[in-house]
Amino acid sequence: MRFKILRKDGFARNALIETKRGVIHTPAFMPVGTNGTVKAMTPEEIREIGYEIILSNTYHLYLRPGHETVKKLGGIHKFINWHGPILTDSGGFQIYSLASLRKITSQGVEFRSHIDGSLHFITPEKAIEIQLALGSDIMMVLDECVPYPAEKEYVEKSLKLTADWAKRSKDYFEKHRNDQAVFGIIQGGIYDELRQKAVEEIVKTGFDGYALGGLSVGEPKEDMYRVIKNIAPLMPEEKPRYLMGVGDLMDVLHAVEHGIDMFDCVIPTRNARNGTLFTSQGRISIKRSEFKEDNSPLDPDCDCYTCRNYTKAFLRHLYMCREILSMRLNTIHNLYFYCRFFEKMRQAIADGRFQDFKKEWMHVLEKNFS
Ligand SMILES: CC(C)(C)OC(=O)NCc1c[nH]c2nc(N)[nH]c(=O)c12
Ligand SMILES: [Zn+2]
Repeated sequence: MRFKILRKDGFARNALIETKRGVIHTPAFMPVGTNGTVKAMTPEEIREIGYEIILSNTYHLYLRPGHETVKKLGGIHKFINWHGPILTDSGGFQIYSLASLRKITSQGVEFRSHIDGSLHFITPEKAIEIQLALGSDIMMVLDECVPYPAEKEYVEKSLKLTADWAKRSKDYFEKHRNDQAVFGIIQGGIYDELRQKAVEEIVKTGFDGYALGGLSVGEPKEDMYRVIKNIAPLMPEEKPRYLMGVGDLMDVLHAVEHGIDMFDCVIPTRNARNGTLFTSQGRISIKRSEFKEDNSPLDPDCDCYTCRNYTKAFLRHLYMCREILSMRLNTIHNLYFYCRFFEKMRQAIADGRFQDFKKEWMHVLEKNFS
């Protein structure tokens, strides 16, 4: 994997991540395709909207259909019919949030599947073995995603484990190295000095990119913003910086301003399915009765398939009927909105006017159209 910085505007930067399956223009957003699908979308639609990389989850694919099965069937790209870059998350977060967690030992994590209750044990090595079998382009080490709130001493102990696991994940990868990339994950809760130590530890092991984990887990916004502001610039400048699980476009603006390159979040897809749509006039809840006879497009400034062909009244009708088409049309629009936002943000950085872009969008994004 190669990472080339094209333009800087303060700490914000445009860059290219070159993988064997294609180039990613950063700052980049990765739609979440947990079970190998970005819910309600075909891979062609995702590509057509303009996305270059999607995220999938090791935890889910390991449990179902199984990483050996995916490998036997030709690997994840063939299996899900997405031939661009795929980043797989290691399961660190999913095990804590989905599985009925049994216990964390220094060896690894024992847990019961949220699907059938079967017992599993994942080690840092196993997490990489699974991702190697899947054939993802960017792999994540196994980390302990520290919940919020967490006492400082708990976080400190957890950091030692996460640093040890990062080393074990990397050592295992070095023994089975191929052209896949592997990213380290920096935890440390809301404690800046612990985060700083984590950066030093993880960078010492050495990775193709570095992620900030354990944020947007319920901590106050100002803590998340402070950690991003203080820690992102300490992460190696010449490698991709990935803020996991984020996010809300106001948070994205703050993170890009401090040098973050990659994002993943379920907001555009999950909110679409719940009828919350992002428009240039602010957020819209399509189920509101005021749209019952509204013959106007969802967003007059949007030229996505949904906005070109349907009215708010019909989108509301589909939502009220819980029609499958409602999920599809809403998802198309929200993903299109996110993709255009990132395109405009990259253009603003290229033109050296990121601060103007941020100011211009901050008041749009905090506005609720209704
Ligand atoms: C609650 C939400 C999902 C919004 O954010 C987070 O949990 N953010 C943290 C996060 C997301 N994905 C991760 N993967 C891994 N390996 N580790 C992590 O800490 C995280
Ligand atoms: Zn649209």
